[in-house]
Amino acid sequence: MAEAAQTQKHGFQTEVKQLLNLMIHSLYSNKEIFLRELVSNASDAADKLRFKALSDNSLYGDDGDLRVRITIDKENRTLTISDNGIGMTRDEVMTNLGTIAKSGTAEFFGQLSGDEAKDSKLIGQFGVGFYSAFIVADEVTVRTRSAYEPAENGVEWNSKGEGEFEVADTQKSQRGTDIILRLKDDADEFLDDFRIRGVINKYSEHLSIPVQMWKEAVEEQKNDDGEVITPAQDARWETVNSGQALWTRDKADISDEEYKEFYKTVAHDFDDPLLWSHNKVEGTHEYTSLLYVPKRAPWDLWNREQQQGVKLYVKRVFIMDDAEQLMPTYLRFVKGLIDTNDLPLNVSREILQDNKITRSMRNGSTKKVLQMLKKLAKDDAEQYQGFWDTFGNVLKEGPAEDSGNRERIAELLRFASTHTDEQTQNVSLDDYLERMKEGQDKIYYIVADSFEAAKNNPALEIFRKKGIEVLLLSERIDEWLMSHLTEFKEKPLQSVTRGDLDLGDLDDEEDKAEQEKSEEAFKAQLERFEKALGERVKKVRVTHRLTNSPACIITDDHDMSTQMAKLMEAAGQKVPETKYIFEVNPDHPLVVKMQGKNDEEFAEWAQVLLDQATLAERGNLKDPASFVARLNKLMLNA
Ligand SMILES: Nc1ncnc2c1ncn2[C@@H]1O[C@H](COP(=O)(O)OP(=O)(O)OP(=O)(O)O)[C@@H](O)[C@H]1O
Repeated sequence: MAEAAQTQKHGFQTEVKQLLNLMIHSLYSNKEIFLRELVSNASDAADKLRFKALSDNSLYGDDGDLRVRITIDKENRTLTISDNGIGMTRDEVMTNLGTIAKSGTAEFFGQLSGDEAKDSKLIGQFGVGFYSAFIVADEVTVRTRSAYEPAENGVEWNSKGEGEFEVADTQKSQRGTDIILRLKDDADEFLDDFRIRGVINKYSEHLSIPVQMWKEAVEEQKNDDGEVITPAQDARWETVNSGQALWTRDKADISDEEYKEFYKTVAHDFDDPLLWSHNKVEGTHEYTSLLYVPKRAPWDLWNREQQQGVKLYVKRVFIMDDAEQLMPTYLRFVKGLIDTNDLPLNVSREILQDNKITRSMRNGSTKKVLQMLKKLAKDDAEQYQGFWDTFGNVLKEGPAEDSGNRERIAELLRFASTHTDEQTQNVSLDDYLERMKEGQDKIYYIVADSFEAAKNNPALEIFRKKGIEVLLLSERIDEWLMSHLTEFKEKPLQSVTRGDLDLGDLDDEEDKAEQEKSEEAFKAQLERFEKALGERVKKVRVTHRLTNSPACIITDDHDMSTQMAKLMEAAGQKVPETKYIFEVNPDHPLVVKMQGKNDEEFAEWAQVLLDQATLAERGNLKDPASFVARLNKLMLNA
C-alpha cells in the first residue's frame, strides 16, 4: 500500500453519528445485510461508469470488464469488496462518506426516542447503505480513485466509526473502489468463504454484474486406473452469482423468494415488498417493467421532491435513477425498474421529458400499479388496509395530478364515514354507492380539521336523521382531493357544508310543504337577524339541515371552502375573506326564546350564535375575546 499523504481528520456530521449508533444497535441480529449494501453500491458504481462511458469510451482505459471482487484475509481479519466502477474524487468522498446529503435528515433523526425497539423500526425507513459496514467492522478503510482522475489522485478514507474519519491522498493504479473491513471479534463468520458465497447467492444473485471470489488452484486427481476424475485448475477469480438480470428472465421461472430478494437489493429496503408486478410489454413500444409496492413508507415520503424509486434501463444498461418521467408523483412510493430497447443509450433527462416512448411506458406502468392495487383491495382487504394506512394520503394526490386515471384512483380511495362513525378509513366509494338510499343522487361528504370536528358538525344532523351516509374527511390533503374529485360513476360528490341543501327526492312532499311554511312564518325574524349581523354574513336563511343545533354557517356555491382557505393560508398565500351564509333553526328553543328579546339583546344573542356556528365550522374565531365577553354577559343576565 502506498504511503498515504496529507492526512486530514474530520468529524462526521451529527446525523451520521446518530445513524451509525442506531444501525449498530438495531441490526446486530441481521449482520449479513452489510454485504448486500456494499455489493449493491459497487454494482451502482459499475452502472454509473457504464453509462458515462457511452459518451466517452476512453473512461474504461484497458479495464472494460466490470465486476465486483470479494477477498477474505483470515490472517489480518479483513474482508475487502472491490469494484472497478466509477470511483470517487476527494470531494465526493468527503460528501458521500462523511455526511448524509439528503434534505430533512436532521428532522428525521429528531424523531428518535432513545427507545431501541422503536428506533430500530425507523432504520428500515431510512435505508442503511455504506455505513452498514460498521455493523461488522470496527475499522473501515476505503481506497478509491475516480475514473476521471489519474492514478496519483487516489483517496484513502479511514474510520473506526467513532465520530471521526481521516482522508488522505494516495496512489491507486486501478480505477474504482476497495472497501476494506477489519472485522469485529463477533463477526468471524464473514471470514468463511462458504458463508460469504451463501450471502452473495442470497442477495446478489440477479444483479447484472458478476460478483467474484478467489478460487485456489486445484490439482489434477486420478483414480487407480489412471483416469482423470478432477482436471487441474489454476487459481482464478470465479464468478459466484448468475449475473443475469432478474427481470430479463421468464416470469414462470422466478420464485417469490427471488423477487423479494431482488427487491431488497434495488430498493435498499430490508423488509419484503408488499406487492410486485413483472411485465413484458410488446407492441408499438417494447419494454419490461418490474414494479414493487413497499410495505413501509420511506422516511421522506412527504418530501415531494424526494427521489422516485423507478430506475431506467436501456437494453439492460442502467441509465438513471429516479427517472421522474416514468412514474407520476402520486405513485412515488413505487420502486423497481423499467428496461426498454426503444430509447437510445445516450438518452438524457431532457429527451425523456417530452417523448412518446416515455409517455407510453409511464401510462402503461401507472395502469399496472393501479391494477395491482385494485386486485389487492379485492383479494385481501386487510392487507389493502395496511397499504392504505401507509400510502393513502399520497394516493389522494392522484385525482388532481392524473385526470386520465381519476376514476381508477377513486376506486382505490378509502374514507371514514357516518356508516360506522369510526375514524378508520375503510369505506370505498363503491361501498357508499351500494348503500345509497332510494332517490339519493349525490355522494355527500364533509371536510373538517379533525375527525371529531367532521363527525360532530351540525350540518350532519339532517343526514343522520334521514339515515343518509356522509363521508367524514379530515386530512390536510382532503379539500384538495375533493376539489378534483367532483363525481364518481356519474354521481356528483357534494359537500354538506356548501350551497343550498337540496335533498332532491329524499325530501318528501310533506317535508317540503312544512319547510315553506316555517320559512314564511320566520320572515320577520330573519330580517332581525340580518339587521343584527349586518356585514358579518352574506345572507341569513332558514336551515333545513339542523335538527339539534340553533344555527350553522355554510359556504356559498362559488366561494372558497373553509378548508381550502386554511390550506392556502398555511402555505402563506393571501386569501380573500369569505362571508358565510348564516342558517338558523327556527324550532330550536334558543331561537324561539330570542323572539321575546328587545333589539339590543337580540343583537347580542345573534352575534353569539354566529360565533358558535363559526367555531363549529372553522375551529377558530377572528375575535375570540369579544365572543367570551358577550357570553359572560349573557351568563350573568341568565
Ligand atoms: N463502491 C462505490 N463506488 C463509488 N461510489 C460509492 C461507492 N459506495 C458508495 N458510494 C457513494 O457514496 C454514496 C453514499 O452511499 P450509501 O450507500 O450510504 O447511500 P446510497 O447508496 O446513496 O443510498 P441508500 O441509502 O439507498 O443505500 C453513494 O450514493 C455513492 O455516491
